[in-house]
Amino acid sequence: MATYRICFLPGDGIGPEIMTQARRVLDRVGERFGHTFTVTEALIGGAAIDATGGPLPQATIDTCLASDAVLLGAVGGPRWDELDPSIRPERGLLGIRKAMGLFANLRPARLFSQLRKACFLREDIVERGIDVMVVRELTGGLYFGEPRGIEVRDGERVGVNTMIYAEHEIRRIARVAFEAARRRSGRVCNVDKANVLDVSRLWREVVVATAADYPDVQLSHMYVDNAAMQLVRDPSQFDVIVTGNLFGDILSDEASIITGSIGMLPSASLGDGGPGLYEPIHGSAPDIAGQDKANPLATILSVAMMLRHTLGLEAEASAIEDAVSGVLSDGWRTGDIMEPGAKPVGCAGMGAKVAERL
Ligand SMILES: NC(=O)c1ccc[n+]([C@@H]2O[C@H](COP(=O)([O-])OP(=O)(O)OC[C@H]3O[C@@H](n4cnc5c(N)ncnc54)[C@H](O)[C@@H]3O)[C@@H](O)[C@H]2O)c1
Ligand SMILES: CC(C)[C@H](C(=O)O)[C@@H](O)C(=O)O
Ligand SMILES: [Mg+2]
Repeated sequence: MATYRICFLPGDGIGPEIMTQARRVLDRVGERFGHTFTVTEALIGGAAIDATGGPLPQATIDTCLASDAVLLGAVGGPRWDELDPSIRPERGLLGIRKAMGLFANLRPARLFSQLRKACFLREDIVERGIDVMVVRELTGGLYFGEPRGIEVRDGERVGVNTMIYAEHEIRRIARVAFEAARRRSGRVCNVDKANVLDVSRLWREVVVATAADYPDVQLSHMYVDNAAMQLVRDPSQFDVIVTGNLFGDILSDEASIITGSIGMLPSASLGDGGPGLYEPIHGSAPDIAGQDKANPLATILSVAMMLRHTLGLEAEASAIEDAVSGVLSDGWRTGDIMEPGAKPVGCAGMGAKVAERL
């Protein structure tokens, strides 16, 4: 019997809808296991811009840092697309990751066996199983490197971003990947572009040096273009993928679709202790926002990751995952994972089914 402080950041688009369902599931877990989850909501993204003029109010950072864990819906949308990038909703998300020191982003892409038909890959490939953990560096690389901006050179405008990684940033994300591999099947594939980029050459060198501390883990390397292709050719060859910020962003969206839908993929963003931030990997899905069509399972599975990784509540996390699995076995499907003969359900209905199962 314990009390946990959770900060909810609903954000924009489908964010508030999926977070309502996450809340329902969290409350049900509390009832069943005798915990109290004290939820405080804070503003981020477009919702924060509308209310305060900026995407990440100081009050939000303070609330997150004072919580045991943070759950985020999604940020962004066409309403704010014309804004300068430095004050867009997405900057709020990057800002909170940086402010909380969340350098490690774990994105597990696992195909629920009930969703085999929702996976577009050949049956014999699906049979081999899909269970990949993308470990994405989250507070460095091209997203944060300086200099950046649009400037005038030789009489015309040039856009500039800088991909930069320091050795300590590479070492610490490599360690997270090797540790994750130890808890899984013991293989890490490092994904970079060392044939072209100097930053990747250093990245690979540091990953190899760090591997010396993990002789029990098998390390391989792949260029990112090949990795993008291999991920859909035969995902069973991968266990843990470790990669930089931009490559990880792209590869995890790709990994999500081989598990049926981007609406299924949760994530954990972790630092050196302190509260973790948990979120679905998808965005605010403006095309379906406010229509009760969004799949809330990625967010609900993010709640499970939050309970497991930050709060140490393993039985509670497994109970959520089992409930999701049970609802899928019962045939309930949101539109993104629909298949012939399945029972259609909306965002709220899916949340209710999972809570009932719990
Ligand atoms: N973590 C985040 O907050 C995050 C992540 C990605 C994109 N974004 C932002 O979201 C906005 C929209 O971006 P986008 O369209 O490129 O990506 P998106 O992930 O929002 O949507 C891509 C496609 O996937 C579908 N989709 C996404 N989540 C779904 C769910 N839970 N259930 C069913 N279908 C789902 C959408 O309907 C859309 O067709 C942009 O402003 C972008 O910057 C935010
Ligand atoms: C919205 C954007 C800043 C974000 C990212 O690129 O990290 C998103 O795509 C994600 O995957 O969480
Ligand atoms: Mg992304």
